[in-house]
Amino acid sequence: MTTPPTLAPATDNAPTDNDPVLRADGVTMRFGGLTAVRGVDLTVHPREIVGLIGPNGAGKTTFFNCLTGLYIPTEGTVSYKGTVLPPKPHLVTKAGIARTFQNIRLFANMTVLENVLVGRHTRTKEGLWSALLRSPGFKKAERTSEERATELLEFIGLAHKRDHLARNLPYGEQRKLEIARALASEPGLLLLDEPTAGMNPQETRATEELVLAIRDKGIAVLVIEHDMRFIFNLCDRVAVLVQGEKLVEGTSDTVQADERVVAAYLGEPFEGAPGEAEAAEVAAAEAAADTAADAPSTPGTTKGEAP
Ligand SMILES: Nc1ncnc2c1ncn2[C@@H]1O[C@H](COP(=O)(O)OP(=O)(O)OP(=O)(O)O)[C@@H](O)[C@H]1O
Repeated sequence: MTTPPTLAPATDNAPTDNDPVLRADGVTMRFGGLTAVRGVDLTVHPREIVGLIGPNGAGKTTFFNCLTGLYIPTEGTVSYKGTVLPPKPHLVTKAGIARTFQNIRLFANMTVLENVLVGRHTRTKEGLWSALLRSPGFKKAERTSEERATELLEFIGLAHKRDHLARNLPYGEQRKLEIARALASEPGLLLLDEPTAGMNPQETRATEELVLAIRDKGIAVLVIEHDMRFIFNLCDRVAVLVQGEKLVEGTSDTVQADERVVAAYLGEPFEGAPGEAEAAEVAAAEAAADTAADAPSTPGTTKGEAP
C-alpha cells in the first residue's frame, strides 16, 4: 500500500484564500473611566457571515467604530487582509471595509441613485478639477459609476425607484439602500449594525436573503443584531460580547447552548463573568475587615495596626 503524498509546509508568507479578511487583536476602548471594549480578538474569514451579539451597552457598536476608524482604540490593532488599518474612516473604506449604521444615514433629499453614487467616491480617481471641468476622464468615470450603481440597485431590488427621493422610500427600502450604498465602495467585508431594527418579519426575512446573496458574491459579513432568530439562522459563527468582553464564540448551536449567554441576557451572574474576579476581591476584603472588627482586640494594638 502506498502512502498518500503529504502537503509540503508553506515556505512563504504569501496570503492564502483562507487568511482572515479581518483580524482584531486585543481591541480595547476606554472612555475616561469606562472601558466599553476590553481586549477583544475577532477574525472574519472570506465568505463568512459572523454575528456579534450581546445585551444593550455590551460594546458592540463601540467595537464596530474601532474597526472602521471612527474611534482610535486605546489598545489593540485591526488588520484587513493582513495589513494594519489606519484609524481613519475613509482609508478603512478605501482598504475594503464598508458599513451601515444603527440609525439610517441616507441623504434624504437626494435620489436613490445619487445615494449609491456617493458610496462610490472612494473608488473613483478623478479629482475636483477633473469634476469641475467635466474632463473626458471624469465623464468616463461617471458613466462607469452610474452603470455599477444601477447594477447594485438591481441587485437589491430598487432599480425601479432609482429616481425617487430617498426620504420617500418606505423604511425597509431605506435600509436596503444603505446596504447598496455601502456595497458601492466594492468592499471585501461588510459590517452591518442592526440591519433589521424596526423591520416587520417579511422585511427581516428579505434582509436575511440579501445578506446570503451578498456572501455569495464573495463578500464577508460581520453583523450586529438583537434579533436572535436572524443571527442563528444566518451566521456561520457568533461572538458574544458582555460588558465589553468576548464571553463566548462559536457556531449558532454552541452559543445557544451556552448557559453563560442565557445568564448574561437575563442579567444573572455566572461563573467567570467579566468583573467577577474584582467583585470577589472586594467581597474578600470586606469579609476580612468584618472579621477584624469582630475579633477581640489584642492589648497594646488598635484596629488596623499590626501587633
Ligand atoms: N462616545 C462615548 N463616550 C462615552 N461612553 C460611550 C461612548 N460610546 C459608547 N459609550 C458607552 O460604552 C458602552 C458600550 O456602548 P455601545 O453603544 O458600544 O453598546 P452596544 O452593545 O452597541 O449597545 P446597544 O445594543 O444598546 O446598541 C455603554 O456604556 C455606552 O454608554
